[in-house]
Amino acid sequence: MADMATRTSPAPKRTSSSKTGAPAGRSGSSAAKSGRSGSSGGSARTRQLPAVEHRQPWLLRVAGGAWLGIGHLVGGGVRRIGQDVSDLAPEDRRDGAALFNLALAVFIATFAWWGLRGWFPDAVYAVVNGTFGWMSLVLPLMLFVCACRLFRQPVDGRGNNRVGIGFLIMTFAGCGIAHIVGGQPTVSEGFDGLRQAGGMLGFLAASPLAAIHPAVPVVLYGLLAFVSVLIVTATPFGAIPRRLRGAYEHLMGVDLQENDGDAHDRSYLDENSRPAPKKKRKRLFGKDEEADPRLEGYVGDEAFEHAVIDDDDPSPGASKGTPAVAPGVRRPTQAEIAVEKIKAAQGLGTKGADAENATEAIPLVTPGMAGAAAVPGATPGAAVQVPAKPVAPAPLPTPIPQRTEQLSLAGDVTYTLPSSDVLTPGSIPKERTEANDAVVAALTDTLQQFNVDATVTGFSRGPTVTRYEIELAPGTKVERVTALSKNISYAVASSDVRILSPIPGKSAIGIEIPNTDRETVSLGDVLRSQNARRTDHPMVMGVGKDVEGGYVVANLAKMPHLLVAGATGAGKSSFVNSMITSLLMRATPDEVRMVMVDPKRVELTAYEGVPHLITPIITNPKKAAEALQWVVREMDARYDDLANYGFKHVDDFNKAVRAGKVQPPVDSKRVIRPYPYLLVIVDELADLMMVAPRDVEDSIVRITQLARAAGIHLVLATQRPSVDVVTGLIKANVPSRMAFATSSVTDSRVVLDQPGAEKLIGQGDALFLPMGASKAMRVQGAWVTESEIHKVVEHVKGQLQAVYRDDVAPEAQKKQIDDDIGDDLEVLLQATELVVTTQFGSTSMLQRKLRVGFAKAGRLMDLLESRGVVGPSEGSKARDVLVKPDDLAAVLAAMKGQEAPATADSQTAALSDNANANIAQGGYAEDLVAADLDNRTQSIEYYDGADTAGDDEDGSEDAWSLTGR
Ligand SMILES: Nc1ncnc2c1ncn2[C@@H]1O[C@H](COP(=O)(O)OP(=O)(O)OP(=O)(O)O)[C@@H](O)[C@H]1O
Repeated sequence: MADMATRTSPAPKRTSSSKTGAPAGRSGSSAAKSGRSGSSGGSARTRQLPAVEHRQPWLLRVAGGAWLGIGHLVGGGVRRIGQDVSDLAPEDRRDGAALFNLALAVFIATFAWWGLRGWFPDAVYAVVNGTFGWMSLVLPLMLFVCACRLFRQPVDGRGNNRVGIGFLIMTFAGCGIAHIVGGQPTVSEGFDGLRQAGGMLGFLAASPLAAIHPAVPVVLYGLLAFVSVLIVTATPFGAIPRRLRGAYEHLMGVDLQENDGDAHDRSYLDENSRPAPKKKRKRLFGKDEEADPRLEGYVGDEAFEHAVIDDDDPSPGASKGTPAVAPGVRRPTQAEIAVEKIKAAQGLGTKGADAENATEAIPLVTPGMAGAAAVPGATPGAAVQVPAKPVAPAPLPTPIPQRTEQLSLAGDVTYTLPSSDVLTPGSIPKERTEANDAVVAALTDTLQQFNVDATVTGFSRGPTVTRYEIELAPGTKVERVTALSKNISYAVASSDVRILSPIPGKSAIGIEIPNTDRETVSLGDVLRSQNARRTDHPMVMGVGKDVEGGYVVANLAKMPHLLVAGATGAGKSSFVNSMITSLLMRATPDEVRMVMVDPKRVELTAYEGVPHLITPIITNPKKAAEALQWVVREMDARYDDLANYGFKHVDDFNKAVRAGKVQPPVDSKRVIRPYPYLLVIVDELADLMMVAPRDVEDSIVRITQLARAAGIHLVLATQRPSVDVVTGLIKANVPSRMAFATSSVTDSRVVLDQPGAEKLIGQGDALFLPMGASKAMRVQGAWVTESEIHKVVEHVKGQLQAVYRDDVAPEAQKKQIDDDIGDDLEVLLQATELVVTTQFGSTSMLQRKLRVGFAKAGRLMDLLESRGVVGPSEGSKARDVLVKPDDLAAVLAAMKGQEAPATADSQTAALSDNANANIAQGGYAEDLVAADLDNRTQSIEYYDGADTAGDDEDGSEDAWSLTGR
């Protein structure tokens, strides 16, 4: 157990400057000035470490080296067993201490277990046995466990301490019990007597209590021993049955849940009845309705409900916004800041595995620090030269608890959600690195240089950025700091500095500066966080991590529609992937169905065939527009049901259906089933808006205005957040926004109605503005790898086949040429072309240009009016032309009864289709595209000479960019 209960951070490292005695750099001046705190006697400069380090005798060094060498050898072997933790960074290893525990375990075992004799073993045995009595038999085991932990998880300081403390308590309690059971020997019986019971420790622990009654220590220490087992195994009291069950399953190799026939039925009843606060039940079915437990869960919309599921457990220290420095604690002097910085650099701390509640800003001075101003080598320059501490591998995560109910699907199918281990844990989040300390020094320097009376009081390190907190002295204006934004950027060598004034909920200015050592946020960790576990709502997704290091999860049903925007490469598709994977991890196809629109054709293909899809992934923008119209129809159908049966929300309806309270009309054969949530994901809205802007906008607006109650939710992603794509109407109806880095402040305003997104640093760095929030929250998006997605998709597809509806995006049917056109198609096409290109709807012009009689020209004009090309007759005036030259090709195709290849985009898509097919056949895609482009140019020339050049340019660009992707 040596070393287990005390150490939480790696051994202090010598800074490179301390070896060389390097002078303090730019920031060193602050430390030099800080000598004014002076209480510890002298400035930091005078206390620098001597340039020549003190060397130990060679024999000791050889012995130490040999010991460590053996430690690394054994440690390497131990780490290779079982899960792969062999990639520990050298400075994270604690093989020397681990080997010591192991050696001690073996040594004690040799005489306690195997009876080795000799003067030395006998002497040690007498001491160990005399101290711990019978517990000396268990000691080797405990030491062995400690050694293994230290070999395998040296960076899990918190876990190691827990195990160490647990074993200490266990030893103490065990000795106490052994003392009573062993007949309560007295000291007068000497060590020989004590050894036959609980040893000296047992005597000290139990004899005072035994004076009351011998049962007292037995009961008390029995309980303590039980508690120590819980501590060692990290088992919360409530989790004991689950742990026992898990252990049994593991040992016996069985799955109790599978064998539990009852669980199935029970779970079906329990479906959706999460423990909800008991509130007065809403009356759904009139006065004489019977209380139905399955209806208890629904409480309708809640006051102040919001999309983000956050930590509503106000446990001390767990809350966000805890002051960086406790009230009453004086603010640190510059010297103290420098000293703390050096200390941190010498022993960089990492968060333990359970970092999710550690959202406090790190105070830069603690009460105990006062007066500790001078530490050898205490120069900021020294601090920043310490080599970076590499990210340590995360300890194994606690699995996401499987939902307690078996998931029963319509048709009596049992569906198992993917297991949590398909999503791998991410790296252990760092709480503080030397990069942070260097920034603190730079900020402090900048404030001093400009004579601003303000102090950097702490910081919260997130995965992408760290928010440094600055407190102003009374009488100092906030503007004095905000005006320094450019100087701060210069000092920290980053153009992406964002100033928050104030930090919401705090009297402090926040300065967000990108970490030079960013950390990836794994989706698995987000979904395993307490926030995600708090609910099993199927629409909950892992969003990422905020600046304070807290996990952000959100309920898509509460958003209720989301706009995701950002420049190319900013992280939109990764976010969409995390969102879909979250849903696949947590929801059955009966709970959530999806429509995926992927005009880019590559982003969502991994999900093809998952049973949650209602239609194959739609890649053709025109079909996508049709699918949106289907969604509107579906929404209307749901609304009809809600209205007919008297419900306000589909959740109510579903609960009533499950309770058998909703019956179809007597003469109807309809089987009423609960409606799943329907999530419509559009990965590039711009492509849809190019094809049919009005139709798409109409559908989106209608869906977004009404669909919440119908359980239909939209996620619209775009890399072109311009006003012609994200129109005012769409924006007004999509209340939640996720803005990744945008290329301009204008784009940021389009997405968020405020600047900020242009300052983001890309690759998943985002501002999340859920519905109702006044300030955007900065998050680093969750990351899910392709192989994880693949595993999840494979699992899901293995559970159930996708059953597609064929009415969502129907195959285009060949239209017949309308009867009323008859044999006049050719001349009608010419007339259309003429009218549209000239934008002049005159019958006499048709007569002249087409050389037809008055009657025929009049008939042609009537046909044009019936097809919406021209407006109604206005006496002798020319008619209004309603079709723009751009849309001519589409109109002509429609008249010919063809699928309209009218717009540049749909032509491009077709080209890309051909190109892909050609690639598959080993042909030359680019030649084909070029050839097709030529054809297209000609055909456009044929229709509209004037506009050809412009159209061609656009079309060419799109075509090349599509095939280039
Ligand atoms: N949350 C994240 N964590 C880590 N890296 C990320 C994250 N999100 C994105 N990235 C990085 O950024 C790259 C681009 O991301 P992504 O493809 O999602 O961008 P995009 O906005 O969809 O771009 P485009 O619009 O061109 O498709 C990814 O390949 C990945 O390397």
